[in-house]
Amino acid sequence: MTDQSKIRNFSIIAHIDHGKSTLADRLLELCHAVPEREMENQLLDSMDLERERGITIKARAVTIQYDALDGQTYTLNLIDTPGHVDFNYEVSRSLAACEGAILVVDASQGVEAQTLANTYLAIEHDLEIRPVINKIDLPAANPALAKEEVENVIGLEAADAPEISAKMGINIQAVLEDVVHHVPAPQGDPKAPFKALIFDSQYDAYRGVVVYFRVMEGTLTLDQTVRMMASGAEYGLVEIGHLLPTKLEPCKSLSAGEVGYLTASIKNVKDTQVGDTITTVETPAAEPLPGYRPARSMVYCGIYTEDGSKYPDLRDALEKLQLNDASLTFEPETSAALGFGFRCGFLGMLHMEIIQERLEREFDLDLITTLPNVIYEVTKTDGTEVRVDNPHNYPDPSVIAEQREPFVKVSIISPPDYVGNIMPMCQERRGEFKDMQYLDTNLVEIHYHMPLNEIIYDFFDALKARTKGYASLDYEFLDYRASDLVKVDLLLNGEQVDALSFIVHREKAYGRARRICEKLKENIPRQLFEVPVQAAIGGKIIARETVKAMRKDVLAKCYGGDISRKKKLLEKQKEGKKKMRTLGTVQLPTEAFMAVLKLDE
Ligand SMILES: Nc1nc2c(ncn2[C@@H]2O[C@H](COP(=O)(O)OP(=O)(O)OP(=O)(O)O)[C@@H](O)[C@H]2O)c(=O)[nH]1
Repeated sequence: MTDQSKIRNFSIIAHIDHGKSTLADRLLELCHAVPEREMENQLLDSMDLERERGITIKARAVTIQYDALDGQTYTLNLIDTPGHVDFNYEVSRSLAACEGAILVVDASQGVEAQTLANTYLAIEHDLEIRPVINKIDLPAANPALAKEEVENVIGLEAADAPEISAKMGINIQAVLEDVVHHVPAPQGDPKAPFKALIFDSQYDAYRGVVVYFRVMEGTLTLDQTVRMMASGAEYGLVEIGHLLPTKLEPCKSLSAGEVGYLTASIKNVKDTQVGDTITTVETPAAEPLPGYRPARSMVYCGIYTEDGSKYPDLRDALEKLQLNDASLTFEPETSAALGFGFRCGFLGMLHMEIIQERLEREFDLDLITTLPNVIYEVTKTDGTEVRVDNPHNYPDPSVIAEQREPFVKVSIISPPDYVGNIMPMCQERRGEFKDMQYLDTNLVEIHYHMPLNEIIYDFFDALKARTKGYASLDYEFLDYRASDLVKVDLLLNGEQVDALSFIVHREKAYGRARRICEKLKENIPRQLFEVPVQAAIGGKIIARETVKAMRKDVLAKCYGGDISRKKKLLEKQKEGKKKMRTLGTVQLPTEAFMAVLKLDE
C-alpha cells in the first residue's frame, strides 16, 4: 500500500499538437521509468496508427516514482487523455480519476479552442490546473504572451508557470516540482466500501480484458469478487497490480488514491465500460460514482467489402476491433447494390476514419463505405417513434408527423481577422449564430448551434482552409430539433440504388442531387444502352443526367448500297437497345461510389 500523502494523480491536457505526448515522455525519462534503449518516442500512445497520425486515441495511465528536491519520493500516476473532440467522454472520465492537471500551452500558438474546452472540463472536475508553457525553443515562441493569454482568457495565475521545451528537455524538473507541491494528495478512506472508477480498458489476447481504474474508496485484494455496477456483471479476480511504464506489475492490494489494473477473464470491453464503477461483493458500495454514460454513436455509415466473398473476413475484423473499442457498434445489413455488409456507428468522423483505416491496413480489406449520416428521430402519424440510422429505411413522407435531427453546440476560436470567413461558412450550413466574445485582443470565441449533419462531412477541413489553419473547433451534442428533411433516392436506369440514398434539408436537396447526378454521370462507364441517372424525392424526379450509349457501328460492313437497307439496320439497332435498356442492369463501379463520397460542396 502506498502512503496516500505521497501520491499525485494528474493528467496532461492541451490543445492538439501543443506537446502533451512529448512532455509525458520527458517526465518518464526524468524518473528513469524506462531504460534508455527501451525508450521509444511517445510511449503512452501505443497504437501504430496513433503514432503515425500524431494523435492520442485511447487513454492510458502509467505509475512512476519521482525523487523530489525535498528528499521525498512521490508516486505519480500520470493519466493520459485523448486529444480529439470525438473522444471527449473518455477525457472527462480520465480527469475524474485525477486531482490535478498540467495544462500545456504552446508558446508560439497560445490558447486555442481545445485548450479552453479541456480546461473547462478540468474545472468541472475541480482539478488543480497547473499551466506549463512549452516549445520555448521555437524562434516564434513568445512565453510572456502565452502566459498573458492564460491569465486573461482562462483566468489562471500563470506568472510562475514553468517555461519548458519538451522536445529539447529543457526545465522538465520544474514541471514535476510544481505537481508535487501544488496538486493535492488524494483523499478517500481505505476502510470504506470499495469504489473504483474505470477510465480505460483494453483487450489482450492472453489475459482477456485489462481494466484500468482509480480507487476512490476502500481497498481491493485478490481474494475478492468484483462487480461492475452499471452492468451488474461479477468476476473473480485473476490479477491486480500497478501500471509500470514497461509492464504490468502484480501486487496484493490496491487502496484509496491508487491507480491500477485488474484482470478477471473478461471477454469483451463492453462489459467494462469507461465510466462504470467497480465495487466488490464483499464490501459493496451503496451508490455508484457519478457521471457514467454509455458510449453513444453519433455518426453512421455502411461498410462493405469490394469483393463480396470477403464478407466473413469483414465481420471477423469488426469483431476483433470491437473487443477493444466499446464505442464501435455494427449490425449486419444488406444492400441491393453492394451486397452484404454492416451498418457501423462511431463517436465521430475521426473515429470513423480510424476504424476504416485499421480495417484496410491491419486486416487487408478493400472497403466500400456509404455516405456517413447521423441518427434521425421520426414521429409517425400513428404516434410511434423511430430512430433511423440508415437513410434507406427512412419512413415514407406520408406517415411522418414530425422529424428531428441532432444539433450541436459549436465553439470556434480564431484570430479576429478570419471572422468574416467563418460566419458565412456557418450560415451556409444552417448555423444559428449565438454570440461572439473577444477573449483577448487577438482571439475571439464564436458560438453557433448547428445541425450535426452539416458538420460531419467537411466542416473541419473547410474551417482550417478558410482560416489558414488558425481557427480551432470544438462541439458537443445539444438536442434534437424538428427539421424539414427529405430523403433523396438515386435511380440508375429507373432502378433505385439503395446505398446512395441520403437525408438532407429540403432547401439543399436540389443542389446536392444535381451535383451527385453529375458526378455519377462522369464515373459510370458507357453501356450499350442509354442510362438515365436520376435523383428523386418520393416519386418526383428532381435532377437528371444521361450516360450516352456506346454506339456500335452497324453500318461498317455495308459499303455503298441502298439507303433503305442502312435505315433498316439502324432501326434494328434502336429496337435492340430499347430491349436492352429494359432488361439491362447497370453495374455501378467502385469509383462511382468513391466519387459521390468525395463530393465537395
Ligand atoms: N520545437 C518544439 N517542438 C515540440 C516541443 N514539444 C513538442 N513538440 C513537437 O510538437 C508536435 C506535437 O507534439 P505531441 O507531443 O505529439 O503533441 P500532443 O499534444 O501530444 O498531440 P496529440 O497527441 O495529438 O494531442 C511534435 O511534432 C513534437 O515534436 C517543443 O518543446 N519544442
